[in-house]
Amino acid sequence: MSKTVVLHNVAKKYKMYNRTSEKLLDIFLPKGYGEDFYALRNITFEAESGDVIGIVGVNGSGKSTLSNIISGIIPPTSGTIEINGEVALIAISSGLDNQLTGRENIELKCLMLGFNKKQIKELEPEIIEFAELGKFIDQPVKNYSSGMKSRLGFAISVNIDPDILIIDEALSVGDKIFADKCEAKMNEFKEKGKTIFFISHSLKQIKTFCEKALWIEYGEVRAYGTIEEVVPKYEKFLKSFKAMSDVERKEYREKVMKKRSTVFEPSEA
Ligand SMILES: Nc1ncnc2c1ncn2[C@@H]1O[C@H](COP(=O)(O)OP(=O)(O)OP(=O)(O)O)[C@@H](O)[C@H]1O
Repeated sequence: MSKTVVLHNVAKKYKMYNRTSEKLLDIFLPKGYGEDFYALRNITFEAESGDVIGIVGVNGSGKSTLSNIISGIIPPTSGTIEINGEVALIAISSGLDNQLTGRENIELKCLMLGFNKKQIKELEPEIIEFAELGKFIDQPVKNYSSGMKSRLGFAISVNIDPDILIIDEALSVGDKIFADKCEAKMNEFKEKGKTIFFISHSLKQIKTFCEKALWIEYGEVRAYGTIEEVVPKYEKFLKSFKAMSDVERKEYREKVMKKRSTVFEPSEA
């Protein structure tokens, strides 16, 4: 087994502004302006080839930020990232140009990845067949439903054969038939020794597809291990979170918000 993704003390910091004018102050004042907010901090973990890792965590915990950092879409503020292989991200909201047709999107994505025209012509029918969009393949993507967009994104990403595949909520909008087909494709990937990250709010899907789980809790790794180790702990947390009164939940959120806004020194973990 070889390491495909290695993150060490990764943090992503954003500035929070109350008004647009504060953004200008941040640019012009020597010490900057605005409150710091850590979307992620102290993220340290490793993934190997053949790993299928479910990323879990409540809304706003940092799952999408992490998938964007692993895909290279956004840079981290600090920390180190080692990626060994080609990464493909499948997310509902990213990667497709709404003005172009499905077929044009396939061609554009392949061109951006360095495929030549001949290779694209060979790949195109496979992608179109997997996406099952029928005549819609020549319609602009803006006319697609969210499930259709997800199918196209999935079809392109799996057929270009990446080494590391990140699926961010993309299956949540698909139907059962497509989810089954994606599961088969993911198993094929797993057998080929690729690494898959799977983000979903459905613990049922996480348990079906994944062998490992990474629990991100308000920007930090709360647990990383096998599904059997991590998911019961996360379920227990969800239960206690749901059982909180409105006041308790507000206090909890404020405590977390304060923690995520404080200046932070990465641990030497
Ligand atoms: N560009 C940005 N500027 C400021 N804050 C941001 C930015 N992007 C994300 N955040 C904040 O970072 C935190 C993590 O967001 P992220 O989208 O990664 O969470 P998530 O776990 O994917 O949430 P969900 O389950 O709701 O999709 C959130 O509090 C979000 O508001």
